[in-house]
Amino acid sequence: MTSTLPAVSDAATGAAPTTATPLTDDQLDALRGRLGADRVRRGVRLAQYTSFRIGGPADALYTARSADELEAAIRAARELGIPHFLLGLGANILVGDRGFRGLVIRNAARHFRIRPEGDTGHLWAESGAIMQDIILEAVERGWSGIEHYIGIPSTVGGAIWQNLHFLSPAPERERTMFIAEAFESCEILSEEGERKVVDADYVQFGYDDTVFHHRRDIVLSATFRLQKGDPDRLHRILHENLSWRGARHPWLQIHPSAGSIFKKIEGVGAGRLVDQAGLKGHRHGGAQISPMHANIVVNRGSATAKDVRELIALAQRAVEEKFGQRLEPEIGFIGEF
Ligand SMILES: NC(=O)C1=CN([C@@H]2O[C@H](COP(=O)(O)OP(=O)(O)OC[C@H]3O[C@@H](n4cnc5c(N)ncnc54)[C@H](OP(=O)(O)O)[C@@H]3O)[C@@H](O)[C@H]2O)C=CC1
Ligand SMILES: C=C(O[C@H]1[C@H](O)[C@@H](CO)O[C@H](OP(=O)(O)OP(=O)(O)OC[C@H]2O[C@@H](n3ccc(=O)[nH]c3=O)[C@H](O)[C@@H]2O)[C@@H]1NC(C)=O)C(=O)O
Repeated sequence: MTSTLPAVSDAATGAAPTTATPLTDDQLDALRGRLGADRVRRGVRLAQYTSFRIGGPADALYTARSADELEAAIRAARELGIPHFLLGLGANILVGDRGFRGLVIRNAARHFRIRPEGDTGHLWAESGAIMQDIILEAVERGWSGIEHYIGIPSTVGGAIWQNLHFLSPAPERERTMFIAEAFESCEILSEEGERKVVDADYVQFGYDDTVFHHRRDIVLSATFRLQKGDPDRLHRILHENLSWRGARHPWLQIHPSAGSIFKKIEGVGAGRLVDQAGLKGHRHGGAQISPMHANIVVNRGSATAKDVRELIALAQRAVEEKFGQRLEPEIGFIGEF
């Protein structure tokens, strides 16, 4: 199926207005003075850094390779008054075709280590560490607590920001497990510019929600509390969870996406509503409602951000007309569309 549609308004999907001011040469020079002349790159296409493989150029891009570099970059942008965006694995965002006006800070601060203390393992990781990397290392060393989240693309920072979750182990799968359950503390750069360690009370973990949705704090690193686990059981959970996802969700390597496109509707299922509206497999330009899961929009190779936004609006309209339910996008809309 294909469709042709007029452009949607920003109000339809919650995307930011498209009137930002480009970075000036003086601002670029100032950033280079603070972060290194060869470290701040101009006009880098963001598609390569998102799981959707969509997105225009950033005026400037800086890759932070440690928590200290991340702190320095955020401080520089704040002090110079330059609009900035912190990019994790780009797994939960749609970047506009015209890219981002300002500085994109790509979080590649990936150091981590595990400190054993009796039957407890304290896993400390910088916020750009990739969840899959720390999960595999923990399992390899017989530590349990984060194995449930295998297969979900995310940095540690993104995982805390959203309170990463997945179903409890098979066969019961009786409840949703949250990264909050393994969380010990995290170090942040606060909105006010203070670097400090905070606990779970500060983070206020909810469903798809933490304090970081409401305050401009940045997670620099996090510590998770792990327990000794039976290696065979840990490996079984990895295999079962990867199989569960593989059977239900399109594979990112083949069909790039940003995971669920609409927020959960408790007891109903956003995916079910889009499915029952008859849109499974529906194509709009290079974007498609996945034939495997109707709450996932996939890039069939040539999708633009415009295609995706129009498809989102089409699904919202169809579900509203048929079921009277308003679907809210789960993903963030970044930059100019
Ligand atoms: N359950 C699933 O199957 C899937 C889940 N996901 C979710 O998507 C997210 C992907 O993470 P990732 O690719 O790393 O993030 P992204 O690069 O997609 O960034 C998403 C948001 O995370 C926030 N963020 C990222 N890093 C930090 C940090 N260090 N400190 C504070 N906020 C941060 C930013 O919020 P802000 O702009 O407010 O600063 C940003 O807008 C995870 O939360 C994951 O749970 C994604 C795909 C599938
Ligand atoms: C993929 C993501 O998270 C996933 C997470 O991996 C899994 C496992 O915990 O549970 C949620 O999926 P989900 O498939 O249960 O969510 P929905 O899209 O709301 O679907 C609910 C239900 O609708 C039904 N459904 C789904 C798709 C479809 O095409 N047809 C259909 O009938 C299924 O029975 C499904 O179980 C998360 N999605 C949301 C929106 O909460 C993500 O956040 O990007």
